Amino acid sequence: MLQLFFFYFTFAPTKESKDLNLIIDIGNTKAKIAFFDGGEIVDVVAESNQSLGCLKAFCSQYPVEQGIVATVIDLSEKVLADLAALPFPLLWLNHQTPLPVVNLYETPETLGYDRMAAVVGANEQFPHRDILVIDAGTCITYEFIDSKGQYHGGNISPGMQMRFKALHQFTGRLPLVDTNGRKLPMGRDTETAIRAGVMKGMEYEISGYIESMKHKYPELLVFLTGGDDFSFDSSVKSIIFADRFLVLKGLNRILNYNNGRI
Ligand SMILES: Nc1ncnc2c1ncn2[C@@H]1O[C@H](COP(=O)(O)OP(=O)(O)O)[C@@H](O)[C@H]1O
Ligand SMILES: CC(C)(COP(=O)(O)O)[C@@H](O)C(=O)NCCC(=O)O
Ligand SMILES: [K+]
Repeated sequence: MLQLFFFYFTFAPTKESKDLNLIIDIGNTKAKIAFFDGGEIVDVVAESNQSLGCLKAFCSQYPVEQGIVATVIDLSEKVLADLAALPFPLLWLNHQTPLPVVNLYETPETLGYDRMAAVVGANEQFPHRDILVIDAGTCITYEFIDSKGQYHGGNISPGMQMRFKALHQFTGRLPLVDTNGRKLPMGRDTETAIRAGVMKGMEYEISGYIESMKHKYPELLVFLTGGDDFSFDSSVKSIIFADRFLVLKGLNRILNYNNGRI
């Protein structure tokens, strides 16, 4: 079983004198807010993407030098005002932001910034490798970056909660099921049929991408990030790096890459 646990932690900054980077990743389900000291994550929290409620209190705990915001949703006036009031420079990631990788997406202006950040985070860890990055959040996104640091694009499919909700919403008889409960390889009642259908479907989808990309790029590495948990066969599991913080790490790298340009 490969499990990605959703735990968030706190530990003291290593060097008290050094100011930190504030990293904000606003997704369709959750906002993730983190502090980085150099390349190291110091503290991270998941917040409502509608309010970023803890932002001010969280920021008052650390000396912050600069920040970056990447959002895939439109923000409320309140959140925009709270961000504008932060007492340090803030880089808003957009399609014109200089990046440490080459972006071959044909419509960079419509690309989700979380997707680009995940790729930048993976490429930082293995700059000369072909990498498939899978982000299982509200949606599941599949990204490919090659060993020359060129991002080729990728695919978007529905995430786990979206699949459960869709089966309920677009039918007359299917209940809203979630991941908690009896898990069978093949369902024996409506509930187990839906649970296995959604969860096995995602696992087969992810495994299928890995196998077909691995066929084309034999040296392929795979990163898995995002909020959802999965289990895989050991053959697939052995080549997956699970990194809960890949998007945040990528945003931190983009911020450092643009140091002085904000
Ligand atoms: N605090 C949490 N505890 C457990 N699971 C969570 C938590 N927050 C999010 N998740 C799970 O992660 C998914 C969203 O993850 P995330 O990667 O943050 O999405 P997004 O980037 O689209 O906002 C949800 O579908 C949910 O299943
Ligand atoms: C695909 C996404 C909805 C994924 O969002 P998430 O699951 O991380 O909340 C987001 O990256 C997005 O809105 N992208 C815009 C379309 C594109 O990337 O081409
Ligand atoms: K995603």
